[in-house]
Amino acid sequence: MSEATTVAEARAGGAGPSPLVRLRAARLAYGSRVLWDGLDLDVAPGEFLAVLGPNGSGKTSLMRVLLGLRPLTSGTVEIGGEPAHRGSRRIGYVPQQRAVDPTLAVRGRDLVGLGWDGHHWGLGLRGRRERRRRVDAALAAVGATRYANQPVGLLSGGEQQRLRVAQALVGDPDVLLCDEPLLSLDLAHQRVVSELVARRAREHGTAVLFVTHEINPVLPLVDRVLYLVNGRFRIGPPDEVMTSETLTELYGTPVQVVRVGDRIIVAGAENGGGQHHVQETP
Ligand SMILES: Nc1ncnc2c1ncn2[C@@H]1O[C@H](COP(=O)(O)OP(=O)(O)OP(=O)(O)O)[C@@H](O)[C@H]1O
Repeated sequence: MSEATTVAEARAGGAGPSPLVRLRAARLAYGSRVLWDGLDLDVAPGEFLAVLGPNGSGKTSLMRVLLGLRPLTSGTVEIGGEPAHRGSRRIGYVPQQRAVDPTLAVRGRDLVGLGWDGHHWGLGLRGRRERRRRVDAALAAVGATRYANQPVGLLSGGEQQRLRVAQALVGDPDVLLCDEPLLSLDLAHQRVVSELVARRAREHGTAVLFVTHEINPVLPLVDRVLYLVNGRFRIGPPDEVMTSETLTELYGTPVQVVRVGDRIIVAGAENGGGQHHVQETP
């Protein structure tokens, strides 16, 4: 069975494989502020899900729930059939980008190695060999081998971002969570990073949840979109969710989705739910 079939079956609710991420009747509230409620979501092996929405809609909070760092207010969350918990080896995480100190002397390969060390202890000779093999494989997978021995602080934003993805992938996770991995990358690097994550999903059956404000680089690659706005949400294929009708309903204010060539522009969303989340054509 091909992975494409797997994702399609799972989406259709057919007899596909068990989902790697499962939320049921999930509610998250901070005091009286409800971020989302009644969220039912299955993410299948190999599926690429974009998580979209304006600032403050609860995208990072969703990542934290999946990482077991924040309990749901009610409902259930499972990763690979088990309740979400801290330190799960099944999850790789690319956190929201922090500026790297340009004087940081750590080499790229050491940064990636930290992703392995976080889950593995007792490095004997065999362990060290295995670590090196895994780090080399992760570096190669993101095309970062060439600059793996250079200090991270001297690398470009795009090169650093590839290393972050490699760090998340080095433990060969079943689920990859990426929080704004395209931040401050130029369009070409946004495409490169999006494509390498999509390839990972396709070739390794990794379930990907990808939070982004930059929707155009990922739209052709994603299977489904989870769009969060002010306590409401929609889940579906991009063609269903990214329409003027659906977003107007979600934002509760007129929103226009305009297609310009292979890009889409969302106009009007800033009035209804915080910052406009789609970059216009540069
Ligand atoms: N521990 C907390 N206690 C109270 N409120 C919180 C807490 N953590 C987050 N929030 C609030 O919940 C809302 C959602 O935050 P979150 O970071 O999940 O949004 P987001 O969609 O990722 O936003 P952005 O696009 O700006 O990164 C915000 O208004 C935030 O202030």
